[in-house]
Amino acid sequence: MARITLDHIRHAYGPNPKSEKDYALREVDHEWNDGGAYALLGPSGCGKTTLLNIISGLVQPSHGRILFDGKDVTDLSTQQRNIAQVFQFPVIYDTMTVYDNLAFPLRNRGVAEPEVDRRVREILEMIDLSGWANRRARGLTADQKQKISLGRGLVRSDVNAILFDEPLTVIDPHMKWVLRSQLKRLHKQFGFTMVYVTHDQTEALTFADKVVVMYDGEIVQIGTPAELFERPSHTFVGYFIGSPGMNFMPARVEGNAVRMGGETLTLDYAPKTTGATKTELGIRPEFIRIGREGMPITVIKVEDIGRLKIVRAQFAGQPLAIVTSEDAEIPSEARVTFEPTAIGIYADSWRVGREA
Ligand SMILES: Nc1ncnc2c1ncn2[C@@H]1O[C@H](COP(=O)(O)OP(=O)(O)OP(=O)(O)O)[C@@H](O)[C@H]1O
Repeated sequence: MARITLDHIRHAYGPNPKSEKDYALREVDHEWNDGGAYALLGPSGCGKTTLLNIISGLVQPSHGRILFDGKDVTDLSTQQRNIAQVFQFPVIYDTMTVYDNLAFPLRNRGVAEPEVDRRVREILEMIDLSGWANRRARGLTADQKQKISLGRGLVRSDVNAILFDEPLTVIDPHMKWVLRSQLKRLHKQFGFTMVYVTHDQTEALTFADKVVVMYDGEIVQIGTPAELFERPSHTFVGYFIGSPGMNFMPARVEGNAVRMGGETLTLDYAPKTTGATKTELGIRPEFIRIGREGMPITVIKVEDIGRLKIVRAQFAGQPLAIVTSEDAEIPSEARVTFEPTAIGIYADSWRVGREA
């Protein structure tokens, strides 16, 4: 397994990129730990697959270098990089048996038959296809074929990293959950470096130790699920993670005072917003208390979602979502308070710290 260094990577698909918008991937400069499980999360078109393909060697970056354990592999092919990849759709040999499909990557590298047999049987068990070992792959369902693809990605233990590009798209919802848990278990057991592309936050948050959130060709935050929830670095992370997403409201910051419409909040620090063209206050719906104390809101509607309620309201001329317990009382003249430690101030979309 390897530590992966992305050294000032940029990529444009067209020739002669002139401005930032010509780049599918803007500056990416990070180091990913050996044995880490990373999920690349972001909306369609944000550059996830481009970055994954740069790591695997399918795409040559326009600028920058990629290193495995400090060794420059930018000019090496996928095969030379010793990477296993699982794509969105099955990549298997229809005429081979399920067993031979799984054995193929091992036999290809000259692994001895007893070891091939041990690994293949282990993987067959994991993907729940032990009873199908001698069946030809042709005629299996799309779901079963994708499980074989997944198994082929996992069968070798000597790879530098395993890369997954939305591998569970064609798998039915229950099996998705099972396979995701197994991947996690396998990661714990063998310590593979894994990179997993998805646009599904549940998939990313349950699979990864570190989630890499991408937006518009950039990595906007790398963090544990808790860090992304509690301290989003960028407004996009706030919107994208959580349901409903974080509330953001235009705010005017003057020293410790934050003004939103006619309301003023006083923080215990002065946020560093000098020079910003847009400043916002961010607060997650889970950290707003509703009751008779605090700042007035107008309740628009209340959605019952089982053990919780989502209150949709208007606050200082802006929409505000609040999550409360199912039995919380919502007074007719409702007011809100914000949990002070959960408030974030954002300048031009980026979270800011205190004024020096
Ligand atoms: N081969 C290509 N040639 C030209 N432009 C491309 C190519 N592949 C991707 N792009 C563009 O690069 C940008 C990033 O695409 P990429 O596929 O990396 O995003 P993604 O986050 O993986 O999206 P998705 O979830 O839809 O796969 C998009 O604007 C896309 O249109």
